[in-house]
Amino acid sequence: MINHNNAKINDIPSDDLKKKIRKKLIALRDGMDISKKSEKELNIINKAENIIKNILDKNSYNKNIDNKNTGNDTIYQNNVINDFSGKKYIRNLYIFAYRAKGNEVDLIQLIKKLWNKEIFSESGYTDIQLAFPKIENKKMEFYTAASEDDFAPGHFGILEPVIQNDNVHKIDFKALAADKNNTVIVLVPGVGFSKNGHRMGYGAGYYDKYFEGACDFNNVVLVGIAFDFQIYDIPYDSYDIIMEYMATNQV
Ligand SMILES: Nc1nc2c(c(=O)[nH]1)N(C=O)[C@@H](CNc1ccc(C(=O)N[C@@H](CCC(=O)O)C(=O)O)cc1)CN2
Ligand SMILES: Nc1ncnc2c1ncn2[C@@H]1O[C@H](COP(=O)(O)OP(=O)(O)OP(=O)(O)O)[C@@H](O)[C@H]1O
Repeated sequence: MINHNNAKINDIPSDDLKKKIRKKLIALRDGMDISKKSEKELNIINKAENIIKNILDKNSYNKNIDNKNTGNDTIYQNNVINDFSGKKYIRNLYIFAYRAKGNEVDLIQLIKKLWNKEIFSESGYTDIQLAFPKIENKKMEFYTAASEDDFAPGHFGILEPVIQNDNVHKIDFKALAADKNNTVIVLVPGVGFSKNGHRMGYGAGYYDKYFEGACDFNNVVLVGIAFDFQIYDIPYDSYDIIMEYMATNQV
């Protein structure tokens, strides 16, 4: 006989469980010790720089698709799961970043270094563009931005590129990714990540929708950005995007 009561207890819909965990993780983030925040961020930025270097050095744009993270490997402990191979024929590097909301990991020190061309200029890339999310008609788009002057507060109080500015151009992601001359490294914010690289956001599905199918592109690499306490046993759905790398302050 089927025990319906038991089935109910054991079969919490993933949506409800996700909501519960999302709330818990946002509370953890809001309650973090602010005096330690910038030190942790420096640590995470160092990790992110090393991951980007690793991607560039190992020419990930030509990597074998079999090496993509399928969501079954533990990636946050050592940051690197893939071995890359291939020959160098890269031209343009696009880094998709984000402007921090609330107590998210703030990447501004890394963003400034990239704008000032203080890093990766020797890597053989002729151009490095930074792009940032902007919510338009309930959809997320990415726009280039070249300095702090290119931003104004937008949806949810997050700084967004100002469309009228000369350096601000809308990204055609599918076209960008389809051109093998481009490498796209996406620094992905999150409320939480599983130890296998699954992402939980604010629940609107913006990143899932924008980067749906991105894993089919060899030259697009998703890098999750998180404080160590945001690595958590979260339930995930088939449409949740999977990170290939995680930059956390975990040693
Ligand atoms: N820094 C950053 N920028 C980003 C994202 C992100 O996660 N982080 N996004 C990723 O998708 C998009 C914005 N997505 C969002 C989706 C929903 C809510 C939202 O519902 N906010 C509520 C309550 C959130 C809370 O409890 O803190 C609010 O602001 O009132 C915010 C942002 C694009 N830009
Ligand atoms: N690729 C997709 N196409 C259509 N709908 C999707 C897609 N991915 C997610 N969704 C829908 O978006 C909703 C929110 O998904 P989820 O809870 O995973 O968001 P999230 O990743 O936490 O949010 P965000 O990306 O905005 O930070 C779900 O109800 C889901 O059905």
